[in-house]
Amino acid sequence: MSKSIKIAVVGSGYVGLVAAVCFAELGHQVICVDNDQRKVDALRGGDTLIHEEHLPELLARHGNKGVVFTTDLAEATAQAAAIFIAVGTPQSETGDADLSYVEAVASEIARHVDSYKVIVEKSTVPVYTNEWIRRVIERNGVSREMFDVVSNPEFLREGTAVEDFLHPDRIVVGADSERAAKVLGDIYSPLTEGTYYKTAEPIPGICTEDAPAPILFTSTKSAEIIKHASNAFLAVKISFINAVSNLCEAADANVEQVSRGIGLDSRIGPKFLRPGIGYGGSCFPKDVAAFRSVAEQMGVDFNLLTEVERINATQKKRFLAKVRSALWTLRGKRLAVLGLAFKGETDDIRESPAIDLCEMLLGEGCQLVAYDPAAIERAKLELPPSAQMQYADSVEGAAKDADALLVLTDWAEFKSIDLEMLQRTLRYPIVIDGRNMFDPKTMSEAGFTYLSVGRPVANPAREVVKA
Ligand SMILES: NC(=O)c1ccc[n+]([C@@H]2O[C@H](COP(=O)([O-])OP(=O)(O)OC[C@H]3O[C@@H](n4cnc5c(N)ncnc54)[C@H](O)[C@@H]3O)[C@@H](O)[C@H]2O)c1
Ligand SMILES: O=c1ccn([C@@H]2O[C@H](COP(=O)(O)OP(=O)(O)O[C@H]3O[C@H](CO)[C@@H](O)[C@H](O)[C@H]3O)[C@@H](O)[C@H]2O)c(=O)[nH]1
Repeated sequence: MSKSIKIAVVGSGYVGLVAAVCFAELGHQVICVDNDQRKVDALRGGDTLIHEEHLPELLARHGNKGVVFTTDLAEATAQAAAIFIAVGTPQSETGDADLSYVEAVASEIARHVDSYKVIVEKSTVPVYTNEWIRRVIERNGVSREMFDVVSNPEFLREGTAVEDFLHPDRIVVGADSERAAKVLGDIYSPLTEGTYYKTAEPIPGICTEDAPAPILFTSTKSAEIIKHASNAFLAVKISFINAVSNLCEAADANVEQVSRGIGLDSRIGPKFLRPGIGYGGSCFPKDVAAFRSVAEQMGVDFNLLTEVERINATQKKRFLAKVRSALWTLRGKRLAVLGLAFKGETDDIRESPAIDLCEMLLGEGCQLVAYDPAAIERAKLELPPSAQMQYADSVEGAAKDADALLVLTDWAEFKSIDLEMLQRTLRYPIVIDGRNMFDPKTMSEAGFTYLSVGRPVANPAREVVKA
């Protein structure tokens, strides 16, 4: 039987909220703290505020019971054995991570430490941050034996966050003290011993069968670097396949076949080899920049990351050029835009390449009518509705009388778009797909001029290897 531990989670954004309800799911008592009263009120009322699969069910299951929501960090600190910091670490103007939210939380925690606490840094932070948190807490008068600081980076993806948290590829705990490492080991023991998978009341749609999750204990500095290096490596993989897709376009080869062919090598693996319009989101762009900046500050040459960023920016420009090549001139063209979120199955538009492309197209004088299954309300804050920027509540509404249709986000539902409806609705049957959602042969047979990423326009894709 696993031990129930009192946990505070500071921050109720994507990571904080998912961690809070999942810790409750693992049997712990959780206090989730946010300094935004509006968020706390919404969460108490059962509103997750974000579009994330399984989160509403988990909030309904544990909200106001296993997880209580509050703005009172003092009380949460007093009650909890472990306090997880999960506030934002956005990119500053210089590319560094802005750690001011982390520092503010650490100082406030320090003012309320009255017994031994494990302070767990879950936000993504550069190496040495744990050491700074320790110093800040000591400077606020807390003696060294009253606390430990641990790094426990989070690897969940938006859209599959709950599943990722409960079925992690690995759990990383960077702890320089055995006492603190033991507390983290106990917190995650339902996953690392696999007891959760045997006893859980199933969440519909989430598997309850799994092997115990591996847990890796490291130094705090190694854990901090593991998080940045993981995201940077994935960004390298995406930029690599984007560069390869450009070569495929030049050589009239098919990047999907190439991707499959290289991904079957178990040393490379098939994931994160989908070309597109460049990576976005609240993590990769800022974490690659922060990692590059840390390396620079430490005098380490990591120009590879500068090149990754350059390729990523180029990928959007190449897509814009593709739109131009299909339409000749852009000014005055009415374009249907499918997808505004930075990827499918989320309403998050932070650093969304789709939003960047809309801005570029508006700058070229296009008129846009956009549809996204979940991100429209958020998008309206970035791209306010106007005569030039309109929003539709369906694919059909966006496509009506448009000169072409652009696919900018890989929402699964776009795969089953009714092509006959599109033919009837669009002014010209032109589809420019930044996410390779459709089969070029099917599109060509359905009478579309179809441009995608790294695949021949006319030649039907021939599978080299059958799955
Ligand atoms: N979003 C992801 O998928 C993801 C995945 C892994 C790691 N991360 C990392 O986790 C961290 C959090 O990311 P996020 O996307 O959840 O951020 P977010 O911006 O969605 O949420 C941060 C929350 O912290 C709250 N907050 C800020 N200052 C506070 C304070 N002083 N006291 C209490 N609450 C405070 C904010 O109100 C907000 O609700 C970042 O470092 C991010 O890089 C994010
Ligand atoms: O083959 C691929 C895979 C992804 N992407 C793009 O890459 C971006 C990031 O995608 P993804 O990694 O799925 O989303 P995030 O939710 O941002 O998750 C990443 O960032 C999180 C925050 O650090 C980490 O926890 C996760 O492990 C890491 O995958 C998106 O724009 C995707 O469209 C591609 O272009 N091609």
